[in-house]
Amino acid sequence: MKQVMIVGAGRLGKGFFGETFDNAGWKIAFLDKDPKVVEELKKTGSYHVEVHRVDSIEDRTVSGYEAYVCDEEYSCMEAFLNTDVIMMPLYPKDFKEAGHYLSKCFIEFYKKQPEKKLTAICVTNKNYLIPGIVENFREKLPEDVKAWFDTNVAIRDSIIRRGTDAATHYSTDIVTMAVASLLIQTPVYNDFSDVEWLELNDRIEMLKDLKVFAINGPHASTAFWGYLKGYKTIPDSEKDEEIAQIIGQVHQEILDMIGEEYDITKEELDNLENLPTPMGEIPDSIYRVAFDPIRKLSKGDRLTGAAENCLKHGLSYAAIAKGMAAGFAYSDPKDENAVVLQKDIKELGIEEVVKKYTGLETENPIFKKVVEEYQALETRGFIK
Ligand SMILES: NC(=O)C1=CN([C@@H]2O[C@H](COP(=O)(O)OP(=O)(O)OC[C@H]3O[C@@H](n4cnc5c(N)ncnc54)[C@H](O)[C@@H]3O)[C@@H](O)[C@H]2O)C=CC1
Ligand SMILES: O=P(O)(O)OC[C@H]1O[C@](O)(CO)[C@@H](O)[C@@H]1O
Repeated sequence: MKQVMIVGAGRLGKGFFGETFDNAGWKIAFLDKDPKVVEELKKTGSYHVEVHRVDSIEDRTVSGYEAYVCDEEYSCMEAFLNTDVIMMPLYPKDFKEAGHYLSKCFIEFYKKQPEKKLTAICVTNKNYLIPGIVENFREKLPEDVKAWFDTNVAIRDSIIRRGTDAATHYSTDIVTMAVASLLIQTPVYNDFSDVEWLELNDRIEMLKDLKVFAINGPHASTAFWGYLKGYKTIPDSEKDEEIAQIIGQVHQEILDMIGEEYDITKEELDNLENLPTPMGEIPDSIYRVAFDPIRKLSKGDRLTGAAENCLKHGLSYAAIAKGMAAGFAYSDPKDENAVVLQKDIKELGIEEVVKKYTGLETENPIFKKVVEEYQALETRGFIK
């Protein structure tokens, strides 16, 4: 039986990868740094995923897995030594710690089975992270293991095109949409062609920019605007006429920019970002989609990056700037970085904060437009 280790047993770890590998008959081992996640997984030895496909909604119960916490005793070691593939659905900031923790596992793996190869797939919405992640994984390894690691372990990026939500990362009741594959950077060292929704692709870097701009740019804007208007879910936000209009424009501005900036046909772009509609309504939370506005508003990311490319080609970024302004107004007290952002705005003022987090200079017309749109939100009483 083939085995996968899922590092990061949160929403995607359980709701996408646990469910999908289980469906394909693989043995699953979860590894998470939060003891609560492992405790919940072990409580009943099973969890529930509502899978929204194009023509069905399936209720899946996943069981028979192992679950380990990142403890000092390395209780996960045996499972690691038996693994063929490692899936890593983690936030970008968490790869360093995960890489350092797993160093001991790689050392042991090298000692016990130096001939075996491994593939580790990183799942984030941030492009160009792989060289840094590889370094995070290598830096604690002794020289001989480093040499082995370089030829035997493939650390690969991926493009994720599915929403998977739950009340918390430790929840064992998850809702996911299953309408498009995870695109995985080639080459890989292990065979997982029997697993549904995993697909190899040799243009990941370029396509990831496009996917993050075209899908996540409008999505983040929907979440930020939805929050300001008091909604809790993405579907409710999408039903608001004003929001729907702004988001339609954000999407169009991004598509126009992609047409100018990237070498991709309309058909290829359509296949990448125009996803089939899943059956039923998925109550994706604004909290998850807006999560960490500082990362989402950063230079090169889904909104600032898209606007800068629009400016470069003399295209409109007016709606994207509205999305960004709503991001700066996003103030959910449950979101740690939204709190940091709001504290900064109070202390430094909106101009300094836009400059600080987007990296845009004050004379940049995008900067000016975002500040103007933020002030318009203030005038409308949206700033809490
Ligand atoms: N949930 C979704 O629909 C989507 C998520 N993503 C991306 O996937 C990644 C994961 O997202 P979610 O599953 O939603 O997050 P989540 O917060 O639900 O789960 C992340 C899990 O990783 C664990 N973790 C953090 N650091 C760790 C470490 N050093 N070692 C082991 N476990 C660690 C956390 O305890 C948590 O259980 C993020 O980069 C996110 O941007 C991308 C697209 C869709
Ligand atoms: O996971 P992040 O980068 O915080 O952003 C969430 C985004 O990722 C997705 O879950 C998948 O692309 C979208 O549903 C959402 O816009």
